[in-house]
Amino acid sequence: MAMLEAKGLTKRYGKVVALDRCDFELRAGEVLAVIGDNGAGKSTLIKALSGAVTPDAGEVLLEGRRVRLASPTDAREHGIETVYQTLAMSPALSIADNMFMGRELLRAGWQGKILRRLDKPRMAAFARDKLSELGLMTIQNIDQPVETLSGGQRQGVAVARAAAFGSKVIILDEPTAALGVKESRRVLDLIQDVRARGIPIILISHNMPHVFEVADRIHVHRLGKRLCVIDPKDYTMADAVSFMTGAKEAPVTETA
Ligand SMILES: Nc1ncnc2c1ncn2[C@@H]1O[C@H](COP(=O)(O)OP(=O)(O)OP(=O)(O)O)[C@@H](O)[C@H]1O
Repeated sequence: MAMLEAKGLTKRYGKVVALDRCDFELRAGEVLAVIGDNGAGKSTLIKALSGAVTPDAGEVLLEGRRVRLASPTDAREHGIETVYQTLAMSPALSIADNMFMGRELLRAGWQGKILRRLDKPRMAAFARDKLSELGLMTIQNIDQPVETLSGGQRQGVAVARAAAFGSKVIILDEPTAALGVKESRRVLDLIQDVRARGIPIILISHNMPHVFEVADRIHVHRLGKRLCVIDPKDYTMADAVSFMTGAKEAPVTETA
Protein backbone atom coordinates (compact mmCIF):
# COMPACT_ATOMS: atom_id res chain seq x y z
CA MET A 1 0.00 0.00 0.00
CA ALA A 2 1.25 3.49 -0.83
CA MET A 3 1.55 5.63 2.29
CA LEU A 4 2.59 8.80 0.46
CA GLU A 5 2.25 9.22 -3.25
CA ALA A 6 2.74 12.02 -5.77
CA LYS A 7 1.62 12.17 -9.36
CA GLY A 8 2.81 14.54 -12.05
CA LEU A 9 4.48 17.06 -9.74
CA THR A 10 5.83 20.04 -11.66
CA LYS A 11 7.70 23.00 -10.25
CA ARG A 12 9.35 25.73 -12.30
CA TYR A 13 11.71 28.45 -11.15
CA GLY A 14 11.68 30.85 -14.09
CA LYS A 15 13.09 28.83 -16.95
CA VAL A 16 14.43 26.05 -14.72
CA VAL A 17 12.14 23.04 -14.43
CA ALA A 18 13.08 21.66 -11.01
CA LEU A 19 10.30 19.02 -11.10
CA ASP A 20 9.03 17.76 -14.41
CA ARG A 21 5.83 15.69 -14.05
CA CYS A 22 7.48 13.74 -11.27
CA ASP A 23 5.89 10.64 -9.75
CA PHE A 24 6.72 9.32 -6.31
CA GLU A 25 5.64 6.44 -4.08
CA LEU A 26 6.50 5.61 -0.48
CA ARG A 27 5.09 2.30 0.72
CA ALA A 28 3.99 1.56 4.27
CA GLY A 29 6.80 0.43 6.56
CA GLU A 30 9.69 0.96 4.16
CA VAL A 31 12.84 3.05 4.00
CA LEU A 32 12.83 4.63 0.56
CA ALA A 33 16.06 6.35 -0.44
CA VAL A 34 15.98 9.20 -2.96
CA ILE A 35 19.21 9.59 -4.91
CA GLY A 36 20.18 11.85 -7.78
CA ASP A 37 22.90 14.10 -9.10
CA ASN A 38 23.30 17.69 -7.89
CA GLY A 39 20.47 19.80 -9.23
CA ALA A 40 18.34 16.77 -10.17
CA GLY A 41 15.44 18.14 -8.12
CA LYS A 42 15.56 15.99 -4.98
CA SER A 43 15.25 18.91 -2.56
CA THR A 44 12.39 20.39 -4.54
CA LEU A 45 10.58 17.03 -4.46
CA ILE A 46 11.06 16.75 -0.70
CA LYS A 47 9.93 20.35 -0.20
CA ALA A 48 6.78 19.63 -2.20
CA LEU A 49 6.09 16.58 0.02
CA SER A 50 6.70 18.54 3.20
CA GLY A 51 4.67 21.62 2.34
CA ALA A 52 7.66 23.95 1.93
CA VAL A 53 7.11 24.37 -1.82
CA THR A 54 3.78 24.56 -3.65
CA PRO A 55 4.00 22.71 -6.95
CA ASP A 56 2.66 24.34 -10.12
CA ALA A 57 0.92 21.09 -11.07
CA GLY A 58 0.37 17.57 -9.81
CA GLU A 59 -1.08 16.02 -6.70
CA VAL A 60 -0.02 14.47 -3.42
CA LEU A 61 -1.91 11.57 -1.85
CA LEU A 62 -1.57 10.40 1.73
CA GLU A 63 -2.94 6.89 2.32
CA GLY A 64 -4.77 7.19 -0.98
CA ARG A 65 -6.43 10.50 -0.17
CA ARG A 66 -5.52 13.70 -1.93
CA VAL A 67 -4.02 16.25 0.44
CA ARG A 68 -3.16 19.89 0.02
CA LEU A 69 0.12 20.68 1.75
CA ALA A 70 0.11 24.46 1.66
CA SER A 71 2.73 24.88 4.41
CA PRO A 72 5.10 22.84 6.60
CA THR A 73 2.50 23.16 9.36
CA ASP A 74 -0.09 21.54 7.09
CA ALA A 75 2.28 18.65 6.40
CA ARG A 76 3.00 18.22 10.12
CA GLU A 77 -0.71 18.20 10.89
CA HIS A 78 -1.02 15.33 8.41
CA GLY A 79 1.73 13.43 10.26
CA ILE A 80 4.55 14.19 7.81
CA GLU A 81 7.69 15.28 9.70
CA THR A 82 10.84 16.51 7.98
CA VAL A 83 14.31 16.63 9.49
CA TYR A 84 16.38 19.08 7.46
CA GLN A 85 20.16 19.07 7.41
CA THR A 86 20.13 22.30 9.38
CA LEU A 87 18.06 20.49 12.07
CA ALA A 88 16.18 23.66 13.05
CA MET A 89 17.06 23.55 16.72
CA SER A 90 17.69 26.22 19.31
CA PRO A 91 21.18 25.39 20.61
CA ALA A 92 20.78 27.24 23.90
CA LEU A 93 17.53 25.47 24.79
CA SER A 94 17.35 22.07 26.45
CA ILE A 95 16.74 18.75 24.69
CA ALA A 96 13.21 18.62 26.11
CA ASP A 97 12.43 22.18 25.02
CA ASN A 98 13.75 21.47 21.54
CA MET A 99 11.60 18.38 21.23
CA PHE A 100 8.52 20.46 21.91
CA MET A 101 9.41 23.58 20.00
CA GLY A 102 6.16 24.99 18.60
CA ARG A 103 3.93 22.43 20.33
CA GLU A 104 4.62 22.92 23.99
CA LEU A 105 2.39 21.19 26.50
CA LEU A 106 0.48 23.50 28.75
CA ARG A 107 -0.53 22.80 32.32
CA ALA A 108 -4.06 21.60 32.79
CA GLY A 109 -6.45 24.49 33.14
CA TRP A 110 -4.18 26.96 31.40
CA GLN A 111 -5.07 26.20 27.78
CA GLY A 112 -6.34 29.26 25.98
CA LYS A 113 -5.54 31.60 28.85
CA ILE A 114 -3.51 34.71 28.26
CA LEU A 115 -1.03 33.63 30.91
CA ARG A 116 0.13 30.27 29.63
CA ARG A 117 2.19 27.95 31.75
CA LEU A 118 4.36 25.27 30.27
CA ASP A 119 4.12 21.82 31.75
CA LYS A 120 7.87 21.30 32.03
CA PRO A 121 7.77 18.04 34.03
CA ARG A 122 5.36 16.41 31.55
CA MET A 123 7.47 17.60 28.60
CA ALA A 124 10.66 16.26 30.18
CA ALA A 125 9.03 12.88 30.90
CA PHE A 126 7.70 12.62 27.35
CA ALA A 127 11.08 13.57 25.85
CA ARG A 128 12.83 10.99 28.06
CA ASP A 129 10.33 8.28 27.02
CA LYS A 130 10.73 9.02 23.32
CA LEU A 131 14.52 9.07 23.48
CA SER A 132 14.70 5.84 25.42
CA GLU A 133 12.21 4.11 23.10
CA LEU A 134 14.71 4.80 20.34
CA GLY A 135 17.70 3.71 22.40
CA LEU A 136 18.97 7.27 22.75
CA MET A 137 19.12 7.46 26.51
CA THR A 138 22.89 7.66 26.49
CA ILE A 139 21.91 11.29 26.67
CA GLN A 140 21.66 11.44 30.44
CA ASN A 141 20.20 14.80 31.12
CA ILE A 142 17.13 15.96 29.28
CA ASP A 143 17.68 19.51 30.58
CA GLN A 144 21.09 19.90 29.03
CA PRO A 145 21.32 22.47 26.25
CA VAL A 146 21.43 21.06 22.73
CA GLU A 147 24.68 22.95 22.06
CA THR A 148 26.46 20.56 24.45
CA LEU A 149 25.55 17.54 22.29
CA SER A 150 27.65 16.02 19.51
CA GLY A 151 26.44 16.22 15.90
CA GLY A 152 25.19 12.64 16.00
CA GLN A 153 23.32 13.18 19.26
CA ARG A 154 21.68 16.30 17.85
CA GLN A 155 20.61 14.34 14.79
CA GLY A 156 19.28 11.70 17.19
CA VAL A 157 17.18 14.27 19.05
CA ALA A 158 15.84 15.64 15.75
CA VAL A 159 14.91 12.14 14.55
CA ALA A 160 13.35 11.29 17.92
CA ARG A 161 11.32 14.50 17.71
CA ALA A 162 10.14 13.55 14.23
CA ALA A 163 9.33 9.99 15.34
CA ALA A 164 7.46 11.25 18.37
CA PHE A 165 5.19 13.51 16.34
CA GLY A 166 5.39 12.14 12.80
CA SER A 167 2.82 9.45 13.04
CA LYS A 168 2.76 8.70 9.30
CA VAL A 169 5.96 9.64 7.45
CA ILE A 170 9.45 10.88 8.34
CA ILE A 171 11.61 12.64 5.78
CA LEU A 172 15.36 12.76 6.49
CA ASP A 173 17.45 15.11 4.39
CA GLU A 174 21.12 14.03 4.36
CA PRO A 175 21.07 12.91 8.01
CA THR A 176 24.66 11.61 8.00
CA ALA A 177 26.25 14.30 5.84
CA ALA A 178 27.98 16.14 8.67
CA LEU A 179 28.77 13.10 10.81
CA GLY A 180 31.77 10.88 11.48
CA VAL A 181 31.77 7.09 11.15
CA LYS A 182 30.58 6.27 14.68
CA GLU A 183 27.93 8.95 14.72
CA SER A 184 26.65 7.91 11.28
CA ARG A 185 26.39 4.34 12.60
CA ARG A 186 24.07 5.47 15.37
CA VAL A 187 21.88 7.43 12.97
CA LEU A 188 21.63 4.43 10.59
CA ASP A 189 20.65 2.22 13.55
CA LEU A 190 18.10 4.82 14.52
CA ILE A 191 16.60 4.77 11.02
CA GLN A 192 16.19 1.01 11.37
CA ASP A 193 14.61 1.40 14.81
CA VAL A 194 12.11 3.92 13.46
CA ARG A 195 11.23 1.57 10.59
CA ALA A 196 10.82 -1.29 13.07
CA ARG A 197 8.24 0.87 14.84
CA GLY A 198 6.27 0.89 11.60
CA ILE A 199 6.98 4.46 10.48
CA PRO A 200 8.11 4.70 6.85
CA ILE A 201 11.09 6.92 6.05
CA ILE A 202 12.17 8.89 3.01
CA LEU A 203 15.96 9.20 3.09
CA ILE A 204 17.71 11.70 0.83
CA SER A 205 21.40 10.93 0.70
CA HIS A 206 24.47 11.14 -1.50
CA ASN A 207 26.16 8.45 0.60
CA MET A 208 25.76 5.23 -1.39
CA PRO A 209 27.03 2.83 1.32
CA HIS A 210 24.49 4.30 3.74
CA VAL A 211 21.72 4.15 1.15
CA PHE A 212 22.51 0.55 0.27
CA GLU A 213 22.66 -0.43 3.91
CA VAL A 214 19.28 0.84 5.05
CA ALA A 215 17.05 1.34 2.01
CA ASP A 216 14.38 -1.17 1.03
CA ARG A 217 13.98 0.56 -2.33
CA ILE A 218 15.81 3.37 -4.10
CA HIS A 219 14.06 6.10 -6.08
CA VAL A 220 16.55 7.34 -8.70
CA HIS A 221 15.88 10.97 -9.59
CA ARG A 222 17.17 12.53 -12.78
CA LEU A 223 16.38 15.79 -14.59
CA GLY A 224 13.39 16.60 -12.40
CA LYS A 225 11.68 13.24 -12.49
CA ARG A 226 11.72 9.69 -11.22
CA LEU A 227 13.90 7.69 -13.56
CA CYS A 228 13.37 4.29 -11.93
CA VAL A 229 12.95 2.56 -8.60
CA ILE A 230 15.46 -0.17 -7.83
CA ASP A 231 15.88 -2.85 -5.19
CA PRO A 232 19.36 -2.45 -3.68
CA LYS A 233 19.69 -6.25 -3.58
CA ASP A 234 19.55 -6.41 -7.37
CA TYR A 235 22.11 -3.70 -8.23
CA THR A 236 25.54 -2.46 -7.21
CA MET A 237 26.35 1.03 -5.99
CA ALA A 238 28.21 1.63 -9.25
CA ASP A 239 25.02 0.70 -11.17
CA ALA A 240 22.99 3.17 -9.12
CA VAL A 241 25.49 5.97 -9.78
CA SER A 242 25.50 5.19 -13.52
CA PHE A 243 21.68 5.38 -13.66
CA MET A 244 21.77 8.65 -11.74
CA THR A 245 24.30 10.28 -14.04
CA GLY A 246 22.93 8.81 -17.26
CA ALA A 247 26.09 6.78 -17.93
CA LYS A 248 24.03 3.58 -18.06
CA GLU A 249 20.49 3.02 -19.21
CA ALA A 250 18.13 2.63 -16.29
CA PRO A 251 16.00 -0.47 -15.88
CA VAL A 252 12.32 -0.17 -16.61
CA THR A 253 10.45 -0.75 -13.36
CA GLU A 254 6.73 -1.16 -12.92
CA THR A 255 6.55 1.99 -10.81
CA ALA A 256 8.78 4.21 -12.98
N1 LIG B 1 14.40 28.66 -4.94
C1 LIG B 1 14.92 28.42 -6.15
N2 LIG B 1 15.02 29.38 -7.07
C2 LIG B 1 15.52 29.15 -8.30
N3 LIG B 1 15.95 27.93 -8.71
C3 LIG B 1 15.89 26.93 -7.85
C4 LIG B 1 15.38 27.09 -6.51
N4 LIG B 1 15.43 25.90 -5.88
C5 LIG B 1 15.95 25.03 -6.75
N5 LIG B 1 16.24 25.63 -7.93
C6 LIG B 1 16.80 24.98 -9.13
O1 LIG B 1 16.04 23.81 -9.37
C7 LIG B 1 16.89 22.72 -9.78
C8 LIG B 1 16.71 21.56 -8.80
O2 LIG B 1 17.26 21.93 -7.54
P1 LIG B 1 17.21 21.01 -6.24
O3 LIG B 1 17.82 21.80 -5.13
O4 LIG B 1 15.84 20.50 -6.05
O5 LIG B 1 18.18 19.82 -6.66
P2 LIG B 1 18.87 18.70 -5.76
O6 LIG B 1 18.74 17.42 -6.49
O7 LIG B 1 18.32 18.75 -4.39
O8 LIG B 1 20.39 19.16 -5.74
P3 LIG B 1 21.55 18.95 -4.63
O9 LIG B 1 21.85 17.50 -4.58
O10 LIG B 1 22.66 19.75 -5.21
O11 LIG B 1 21.02 19.50 -3.35
C9 LIG B 1 18.30 23.30 -9.80
O12 LIG B 1 18.60 23.68 -11.14
C10 LIG B 1 18.22 24.52 -8.90
O13 LIG B 1 19.16 25.49 -9.29
